[in-house]
Amino acid sequence: MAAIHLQNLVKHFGGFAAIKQMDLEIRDKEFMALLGPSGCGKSTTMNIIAGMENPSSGRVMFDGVDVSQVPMGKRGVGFVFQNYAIFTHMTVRQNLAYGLKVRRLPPKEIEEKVAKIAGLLQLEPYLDRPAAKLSVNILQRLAIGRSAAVNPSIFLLDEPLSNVDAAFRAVMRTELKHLQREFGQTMVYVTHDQLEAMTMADRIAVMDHGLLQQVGSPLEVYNNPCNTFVARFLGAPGMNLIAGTVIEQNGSLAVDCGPAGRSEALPAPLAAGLRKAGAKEVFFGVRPEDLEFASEGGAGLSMPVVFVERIGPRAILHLAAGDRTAKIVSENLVAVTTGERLRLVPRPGRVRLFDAGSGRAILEV
Ligand SMILES: Nc1ncnc2c1ncn2[C@@H]1O[C@H](COP(=O)(O)OP(=O)(O)OP(=O)(O)O)[C@@H](O)[C@H]1O
Repeated sequence: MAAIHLQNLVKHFGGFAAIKQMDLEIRDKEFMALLGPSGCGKSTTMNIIAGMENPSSGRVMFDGVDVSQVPMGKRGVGFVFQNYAIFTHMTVRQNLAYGLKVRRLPPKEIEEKVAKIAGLLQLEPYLDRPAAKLSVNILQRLAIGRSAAVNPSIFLLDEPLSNVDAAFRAVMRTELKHLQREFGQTMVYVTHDQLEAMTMADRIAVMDHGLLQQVGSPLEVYNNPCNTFVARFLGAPGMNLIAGTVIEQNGSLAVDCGPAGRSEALPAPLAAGLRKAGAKEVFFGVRPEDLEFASEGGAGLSMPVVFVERIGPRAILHLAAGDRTAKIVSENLVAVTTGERLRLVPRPGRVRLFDAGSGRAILEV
């Protein structure tokens, strides 16, 4: 068992609050990604879990036991940093065996464990090479292997893939997930890359400015962001948020987005949520892949294309009407040209609304 509970965590550096308040439960054997922009407090949170930093207040619990005062070496956590920390004077095999030797495991067991981890991380061809001669990609794979070899029940990884190249990063995303399943560890993974978080994590904890914004499965946070920060931060491009005013329309509610047009009648549960919240000024939120072309004349947004960004067979259309902007992602937008005005409606069930003042999502009722 290795569940982690951060209780009312606060961390100040002098007068600066790097973590303003944080309460987070990470389940046993869970792959949790801490995701957020640079400076939001991800590494500080990680360092506190590892015991490298002490919280200013609050507690760190492992399986219900308070470890806040337990030194790093005694917490039984594995830690991999952005900059690989390996012994360059040793071979790959010696590096992988190092932690096991320190723990005085029998040589036969060490050999078996090294073989297993080398197999999982595809390090077999390099086993007898000096670490000093390895590429950056393989060095980072070795750093992960060395920490994983001792099979810590809690494995912390702080941006481990940020220095490796894009193709290798894609391979490592699959391998890390596989490694975690194989070893059954609780893994906490710090990243500012939403793709890494979305592809690997069981749940994502999204942070901004020292505060936890939302915790949920990748699809939960992607489909139902709790505020405009999460809506924009997840997705490439992020969710379209078009400023508008709530209006009565034929007994229902709609959103008037000024020069960008006006929405169709909102679905009843969302309209009920709006009435309950009493919000007037909102952001009309829809993911770029959820906007569809509509026939002329009906309700829907109407915006000209200002730029077409092609990425192989895929295209991102940039639209703008006055100060309102939106993007559409599609696989087959070959015929669309700059200047063309498009009429758009969201796919059924894909509209999200946010209060313009607080940025919070309007819940369906
Ligand atoms: N030892 C320290 N002393 C003073 N300020 C610090 C210290 N460590 C971190 N900070 C500040 O706390 C804030 C959070 O830092 P942290 O490294 O946790 O962010 P992060 O989300 O991991 O971002 P990054 O990916 O850039 O490291 C930043 O503003 C950082 O400058």
